[in-house]
Amino acid sequence: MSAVEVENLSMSYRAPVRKGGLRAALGSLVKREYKTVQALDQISFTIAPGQVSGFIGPNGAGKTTTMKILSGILHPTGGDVRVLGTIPWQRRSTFLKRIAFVRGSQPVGGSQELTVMDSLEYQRLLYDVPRPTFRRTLADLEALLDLEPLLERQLRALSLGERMRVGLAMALIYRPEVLFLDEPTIGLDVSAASQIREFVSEYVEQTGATVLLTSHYMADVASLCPRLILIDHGNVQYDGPLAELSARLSPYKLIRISTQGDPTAFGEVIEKADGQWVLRVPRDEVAATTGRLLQAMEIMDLAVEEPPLEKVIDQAYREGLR
Ligand SMILES: Nc1ncnc2c1ncn2[C@@H]1O[C@H](COP(=O)(O)OP(=O)(O)OP(=O)(O)O)[C@@H](O)[C@H]1O
Repeated sequence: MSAVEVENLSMSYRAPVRKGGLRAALGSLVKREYKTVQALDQISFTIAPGQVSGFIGPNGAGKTTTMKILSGILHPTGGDVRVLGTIPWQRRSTFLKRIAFVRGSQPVGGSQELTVMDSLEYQRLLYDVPRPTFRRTLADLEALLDLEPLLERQLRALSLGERMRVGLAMALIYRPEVLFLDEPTIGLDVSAASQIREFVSEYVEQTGATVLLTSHYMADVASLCPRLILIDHGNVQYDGPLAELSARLSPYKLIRISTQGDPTAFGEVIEKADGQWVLRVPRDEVAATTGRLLQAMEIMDLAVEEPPLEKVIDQAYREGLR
């Protein structure tokens, strides 16, 4: 059985429309106008247990809406969804104890006056975690998230990166089997973001959890997600391995070489500095070009690379998928 099954999922919001100006504002008190926003239009995908999938798309594509439905916060307007075999929006407590939804934009809710330790205790009570399990999990999380210095601090006094670490600890203290992570590294500096990525990957390795992760940072997606689901305008545009998406969108690879010679005849030069060159070469000519380069000149170092993921994804968002 899949951990997550989504079939023809649709969601439309009814949003109030108000024109500018005082007259329109007064008018809207008497008669409100609404428009329908189709956030999701019959999307389908499944995720196998233990799989980590990246859920990406431009702003407004429908990612958060999907995650809210999968975690039982929203009731969709159409389609079927099962998470761990259960309909999420029935919000059965047995289901809610097996999943977690963490949003980078608001990682920790609840009273901001509480200390981190009190908040974790509160989660323990709420999710009915036996004390010995709680202690064990907390010890693991302390080590993985460097939590110890934060335990006696009040939530309101935490920095953004600390809030995210605590938010993850609060979500994972009951050892959920499915994690919905909505932009877990938003606003974090490079090293805090990489700490969160390492943590997610360790948690998955230790527990075999299933993860659906949205992020606008390609470093998150590239390091954590072997599979990508790309949505746009409420539709799934691509579902498959990351490397295949790169291959589909970019017919080129990059050959990075270090040489005192002049390799301009072997490909399009896109970078050149102090004997370091980057050549753009059609994918199907990479092997032959590399061979010819090695024969023709003295090469100190050579690496074949995919084009930067940011560029590939930017192209997918702008031009769509062919
Ligand atoms: N409560 C709401 N009422 C009306 N429209 C909404 C509501 N929530 C979301 N929408 C609309 O639904 C669409 C999908 O929004 P959603 O937040 O799911 O996108 P997203 O992919 O998560 O975007 P982002 O990357 O900017 O977070 C957008 O057009 C958005 O304006």
